[in-house]
Amino acid sequence: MEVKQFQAESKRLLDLMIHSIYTHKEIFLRELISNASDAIDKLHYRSLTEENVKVDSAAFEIRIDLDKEARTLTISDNGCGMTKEELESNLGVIAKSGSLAFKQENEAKEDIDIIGQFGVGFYSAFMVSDKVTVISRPYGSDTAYKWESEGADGYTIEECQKDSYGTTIILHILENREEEDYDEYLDSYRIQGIVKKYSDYIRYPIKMMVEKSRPKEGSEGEYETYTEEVTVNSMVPIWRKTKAEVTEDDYNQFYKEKFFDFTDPARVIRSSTEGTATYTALLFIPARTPFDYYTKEYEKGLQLYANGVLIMEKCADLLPDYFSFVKGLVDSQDLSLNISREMLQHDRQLKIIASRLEKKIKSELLSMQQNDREKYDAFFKNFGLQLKFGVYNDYGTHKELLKDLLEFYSSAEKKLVTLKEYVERMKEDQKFIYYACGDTVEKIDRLPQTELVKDKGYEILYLTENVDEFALKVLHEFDGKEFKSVSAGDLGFEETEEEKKEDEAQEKESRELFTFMGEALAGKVKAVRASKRLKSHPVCLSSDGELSLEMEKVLNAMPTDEKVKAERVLEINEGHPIFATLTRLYETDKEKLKDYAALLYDQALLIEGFPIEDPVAYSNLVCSLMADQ
Ligand SMILES: Nc1ncnc2c1ncn2[C@@H]1O[C@H](COP(=O)(O)OP(=O)(O)OP(=O)(O)O)[C@@H](O)[C@H]1O
Repeated sequence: MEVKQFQAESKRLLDLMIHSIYTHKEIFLRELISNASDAIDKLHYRSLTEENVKVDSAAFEIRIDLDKEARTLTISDNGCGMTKEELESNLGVIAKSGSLAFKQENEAKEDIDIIGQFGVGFYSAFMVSDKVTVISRPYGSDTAYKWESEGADGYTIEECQKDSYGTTIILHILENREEEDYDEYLDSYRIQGIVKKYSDYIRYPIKMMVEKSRPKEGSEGEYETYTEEVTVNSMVPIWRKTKAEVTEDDYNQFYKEKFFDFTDPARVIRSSTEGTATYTALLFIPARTPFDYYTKEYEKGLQLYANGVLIMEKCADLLPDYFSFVKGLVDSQDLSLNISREMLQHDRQLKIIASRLEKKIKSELLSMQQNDREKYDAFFKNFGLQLKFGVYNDYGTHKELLKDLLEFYSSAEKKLVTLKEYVERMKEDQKFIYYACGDTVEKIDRLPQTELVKDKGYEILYLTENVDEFALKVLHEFDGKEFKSVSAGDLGFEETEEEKKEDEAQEKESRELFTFMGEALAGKVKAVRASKRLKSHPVCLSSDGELSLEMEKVLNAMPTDEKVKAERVLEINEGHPIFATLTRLYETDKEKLKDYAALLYDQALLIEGFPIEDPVAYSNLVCSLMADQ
C-alpha cells in the first residue's frame, strides 16, 4: 500500500475547506451527488461518442446507503469511474477538477451539463466525516483502486476488488460533539430531505432503501416494518418539461408545495431565454398576501438553480423590491459560481437575468390587467401598495416602469381605475388629474373640497394609503396631464374674463373681513380666503405650496423629531348664510367674530381629520352659542 502526502498547499486548503468555505455542513451531500451525476454524464457522453463504450443508459443510478452501526454513509454511482492516476490527480490535488478539464476538452459540443468546476467539492465530505474511502473502477478496466484519507495527513491508495465500473464513496461519519449533531447524517429521513432540497432535479435516479411500515397480515392493529427501495428525487424539474407535459394543476401543486401556500397562484409565468444569458424561469404571483409580507421579516428572492442543482434558496438580486411578492425560481447554466456555490463571483449574468425578469413580470401583469381585470384588481389590492412604494422610492427611478400598473379608486366609476383610463375619460376643458386624500373612500367622498370638482363633471381619484400622494408627487404627470389635489390652493379651472372680474370685485369687498379673521387666527393659518371650491359646505382647509395637509399628517406620524407644517388656508364659502353673519359681525361685534373664526377653523380641522388644539374651549364656545339661541 502506498502512503502519500497531500501537496503542501493542499493541506492548508483542506483545512480552509473544512472550516470556512461552506456555511452549511449538509451541502456535502449535494457536492458528492453532483460529482456522481457528473461521472454518469461523462460515461453517457462517451457512450454516445465512442463506439466501444456500450452502456444501458436506463441503468444509470446513484445510490445512498446508511449504516447506523458502522456510522457510514455510502454514495455509489455507475458512472465513468477513476483510474489510479485519476484518483491521485483528482482527489490528491485539491482544486484540481477533472470535470472542468472534461468540459474544456468537449467545449464545442453542446448538451454537456457538467456541474463540477473548482475541484474542491469532494473535500466537503470532511466536514462531516473523519475518514473518507473512495473505491473506483473506471469503465473498461478490470482493476479497481481504493483511495482513503483521514484528512490533512494524506491518503493511501491500493488496488482492490469492485464488481462493476463506477465509484463508491464511503463516509465515516464523525461522532457527535457537544455543539454538533452528526447522527443526523445517518438518519434516513434527514438524508432524504437534504436530497430533495438540493438535488431533487439531478436527472439520474437517487435511490435509497427506506424503512416503511404496513399492517401485519393476519393480525389486527399490528404493524411490521419492511424496507423498500425508493427513488428520492423527482429528476425532471417541472420547468424543464415541455408545456404540453405540464397541466395548470401541476404548476399549482408545485407552487403550493414549494412555497408553502394554501391557495393556487393568481398567475404562473414561465419564461425561457437563450443567448447572452440562458435560463428558464418559473414564477408565480400569489393570490393572497403572505401574512408577513408587509413586515421586516419577509425576505424577497427567487430560488436559484445551476443546472438543476439548488445554489441559493433566496436570491434577492433577482427581484426588485417592487416585485418582491413574486415567488419562483431561475435555473441557468451560465452562472459564474464561486467555490462554495453560495454567491456569485460576477453578477453580470444575474443582472441580465434580473432585468429580463423585471420586464417579463411587468408585461404579464399588464396582460392580466387587460385580459382579466377582476383578477388584476384582486392582485392590486394585495400588492398595489408595494408598486406605489416602488414609484416613490429611489427618487422615482422606476416610475416609468410602474406607472401603467397603478390603480386608484375613482369617484365616477366607483371602482379601481388605471391612470390611462382616467386620462382617456377626461373632459375637454379639464387640465388636471384630480385627487383627494383621506382615510377611507366614504370619508373622502364627503369632503367639502370635492364638491365643485365633481360638479364640473371631473373624475376624482380617491387616495386612501399614506404613500399615495407621495407617489403621485413623484410621478408628477401622466400622459402630459399633471396631478392636482382638490385641496390645492389653485384648482386650475378655466375662468372667463367676466368671472375673473366678478371674483376680483368680490375679493375687494371681503378683503378686510378676511384679513381680520386671518389675524385672529395668526399662527394657525396663513390666510383666510373666499373659497372657489365650496358649494354647499361653509368651510374647508386647503394648503398653499407643495406640502399638502395629508402629507403633513403622514410625515408627522413618522417617529422623527422633525415636524413639518403645511401652509394652511381657511376657505369660507361666500354663498353660505354663515358668510352674511360674518360680514354683519365685522361691523357690529368684532370680539364675537374672533370666536366664530376660531370655531370655523376647528370645524375645518375636524372635517380634515385633524385633532383640534383645545377641544374644551371648542365645546364651551359651541355651548355658549347654543345658550344664546
Ligand atoms: N464519483 C466520481 N466519479 C468520477 N470522478 C469523480 C467522482 N467524484 C469526483 N471525481 C473527480 O474528482 C474531481 C474533483 O472533484 P471535486 O468535487 O473536488 O471537484 P469538482 O466536482 O471538479 O468541482 P467543484 O469543486 O466545483 O465541485 C472531479 O472533477 C472529478 O474528475
